[in-house]
Amino acid sequence: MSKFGAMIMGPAGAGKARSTFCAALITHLQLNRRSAFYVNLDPAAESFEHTPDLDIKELISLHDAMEEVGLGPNGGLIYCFEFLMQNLDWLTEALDSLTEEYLIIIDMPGQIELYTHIPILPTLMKYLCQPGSLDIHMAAVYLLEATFVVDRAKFFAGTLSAMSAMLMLEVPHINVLSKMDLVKGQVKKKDLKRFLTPDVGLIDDDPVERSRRLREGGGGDDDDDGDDDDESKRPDEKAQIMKGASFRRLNRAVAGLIESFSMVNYLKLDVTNEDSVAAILSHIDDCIQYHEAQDPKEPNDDEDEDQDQDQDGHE
Ligand SMILES: Nc1nc2c(ncn2[C@@H]2O[C@H](COP(=O)(O)OP(=O)(O)OP(=O)(O)O)[C@@H](O)[C@H]2O)c(=O)[nH]1
Ligand SMILES: [Mg+2]
Repeated sequence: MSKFGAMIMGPAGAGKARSTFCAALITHLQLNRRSAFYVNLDPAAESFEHTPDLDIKELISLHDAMEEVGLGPNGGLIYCFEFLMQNLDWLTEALDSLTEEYLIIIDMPGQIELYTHIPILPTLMKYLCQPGSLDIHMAAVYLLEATFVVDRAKFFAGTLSAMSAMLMLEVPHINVLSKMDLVKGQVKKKDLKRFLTPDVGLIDDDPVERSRRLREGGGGDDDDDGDDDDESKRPDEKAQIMKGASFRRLNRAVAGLIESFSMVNYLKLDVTNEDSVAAILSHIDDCIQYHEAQDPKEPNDDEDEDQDQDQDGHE
């Protein structure tokens, strides 16, 4: 029997969990009479809009890890994941009996160490996907806050972390720009579109950078060599300008790398707009081939549904 799931990842506060993407996705699935199985793997998460069907805190909580092993919050989180890896039966027991109708939604914590520094996530993902074991068709969904677009260097740093997760996990991957409501009115629609398929041009014509360079006396052009012939500048001012130039070169190199891989595209998420949630679900369904595995519905099923809807007074 096939199983289907999505792992929801991304930096802290990206809007993965509580009031936000996981919650909106589950609500949307329920409204569309689909089954969700919600797994919380954040050992520090306390409150939820939808109660998880499986919660890592039943196995180990961050509080226990910190108290018993004497670790801080980040070390405690890594300890919780190492503990999970030694107790994977706990996951298997809960997930093994799920049918192909379910979408298993796995909410992850936001600590960046999990996605970059340690190999726990690839091992966990392999365990979930392994044929002959749980054999779940998994997608990775990586959320980045849309407010990152206001600072292009930050946006590319975030995009690099998304790409690193994508290369590390080796499963179908969807990148999402979350909290779109926060940039409405701040960034023009046309400009926002450019961030959905990021390229190095975004660094070259960054309006914030341009005005900063004008303030520094660099003329606002693209002269990025850090040479400053202005003898009137103090050494500390010159050093500052050199640092800025190196930073810009680094950002351009990172952006160029991302562009040359041309693997990172974003979908927009506005959780207050159901169409936006539906569009992301449809991408998840497509890349894990959810619909191909579903039993065709009996014609009567739909008639029954229509009658129910008429009785409820809906169209
Ligand atoms: N305006 C706005 N705020 C949002 C949105 N999504 C999340 N937030 C807020 O952002 C904060 C973080 O949301 P969470 O869902 O807890 O984020 P998370 O990614 O699970 O964060 P961690 O668990 O810390 O990794 C909360 O205060 C949310 O209310 C959104 O779409 N729009
Ligand atoms: Mg969370």
